[in-house]
Amino acid sequence: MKKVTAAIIEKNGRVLIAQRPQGDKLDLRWEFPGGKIEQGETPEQCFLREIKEELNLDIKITKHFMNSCYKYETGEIELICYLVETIEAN
Ligand SMILES: Nc1nc2c([nH]c(=O)n2[C@H]2C[C@H](O)[C@@H](COP(=O)(O)OP(=O)(O)OP(=O)(O)O)O2)c(=O)[nH]1
Repeated sequence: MKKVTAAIIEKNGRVLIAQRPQGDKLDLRWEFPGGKIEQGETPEQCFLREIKEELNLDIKITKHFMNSCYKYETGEIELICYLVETIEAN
């Protein structure tokens, strides 16, 4: 099963979600920012890397929120979700 990390970034009562690019797998679906764990990475390392790559945001993990499994036709994933805070530049 593919393991994927996802960030729940909440600010002023709103949660950030992102849309997958047109032409990619599962295109135009909405998702929590994150991505799949590469070999040799911990979930936390994957998570910080993906958020920096995708959103150029520095974040701090507040806590693990939940894991959720889902079976697509193309395979099964386990989504590992964290609540996070953004680190604002001074
Ligand atoms: N980041 C994120 N991914 C999600 C969510 N829900 C969900 O089913 N996914 C799935 C979509 C993708 O199959 C996978 C994320 O992997 P990815 O975007 O890093 O890579 P991918 O599987 O599209 O691409 P590939 O390199 O395996 O071909 O997790 C979500 O809320 N956030």
